[in-house]
Amino acid sequence: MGRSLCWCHPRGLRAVSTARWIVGLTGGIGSGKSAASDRFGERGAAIVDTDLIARQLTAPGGAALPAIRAAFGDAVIAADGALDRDAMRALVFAHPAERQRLEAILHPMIRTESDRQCVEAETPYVVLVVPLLIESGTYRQRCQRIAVVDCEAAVQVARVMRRSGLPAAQVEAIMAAQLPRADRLAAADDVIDNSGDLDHLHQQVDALHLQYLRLASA
Ligand SMILES: CC(C)(COP(=O)(O)OP(=O)(O)OC[C@H]1O[C@@H](n2cnc3c(N)ncnc32)[C@H](O)[C@@H]1O)[C@@H](O)C(=O)NCCC(=O)NCCS
Ligand SMILES: Nc1ncnc2c1ncn2[C@@H]1O[C@H](COP(=O)(O)OP(=O)(O)OP(=O)(O)O)[C@@H](O)[C@H]1O
Repeated sequence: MGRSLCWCHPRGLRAVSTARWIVGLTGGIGSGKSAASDRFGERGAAIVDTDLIARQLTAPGGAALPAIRAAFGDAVIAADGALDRDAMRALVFAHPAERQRLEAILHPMIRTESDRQCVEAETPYVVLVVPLLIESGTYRQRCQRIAVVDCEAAVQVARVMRRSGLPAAQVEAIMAAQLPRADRLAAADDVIDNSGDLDHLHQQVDALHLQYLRLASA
């Protein structure tokens, strides 16, 4: 990990990381990425969340909206000017080519913004939350470590249905667009088992946090 001294920072002399130590956190839909990253955040890690960045890019006035409107038309824009997420979800998880079209617009913007946030973070390590981390070579290359949040598919479906009110078939269509569980687990340095309650999840995150502090300072 490269470190350099910045002599001209407005707040004076301070150490700046030029290549921050990054844990890539991934998992299928509803596996518990946000629950796990919230806990890493409470322990003091900086969280860079690509789902959140994607939402900001497609909120009213978001930087991705002109390109999305040009590519997909007004039918995917809601009355408040934001992306109509229900319409887009129904479209892209039924039609892989449409999903690729959306990803071609959003992914480069998400990558640029997540890079910026990783560089700006001032914590010993960063948790970079990316649902499609294993699928994407560029995100994998950025990460010193890969942590996978994992639970049975049936638990994922039940939790997303409870949280978002989506029908099981739509959750399953989203899961079909993601890597199979076994492939994700095979790529993991660390597996966070989220089949139990939140206490069980938090205990595992707390142990990993101590491990990542040690690794990042080594
Ligand atoms: C299709 C959209 C509008 C649906 O919005 P919705 O509010 O229902 O979902 P949200 O953005 O909260 O994502 C929830 C989960 O869906 C899954 N998911 C989202 N995008 C994708 C995708 N392109 N491929 C596979 N799974 C995806 C992930 O598990 C993610 O955590 C939205 O997911 C989207 O803009 N996707 C494209 C951007 C993208 O690829 N994001 C992933 C982060 S890089
Ligand atoms: N251990 C748990 N016990 C009970 N509910 C949980 C547990 N972990 C997460 N949940 C709930 O399950 C839902 C999905 O969890 P979360 O949002 O953390 O997953 P995610 O992987 O970030 O989801 P997405 O892929 O949709 O972004 C949420 O409503 C969350 O509160």
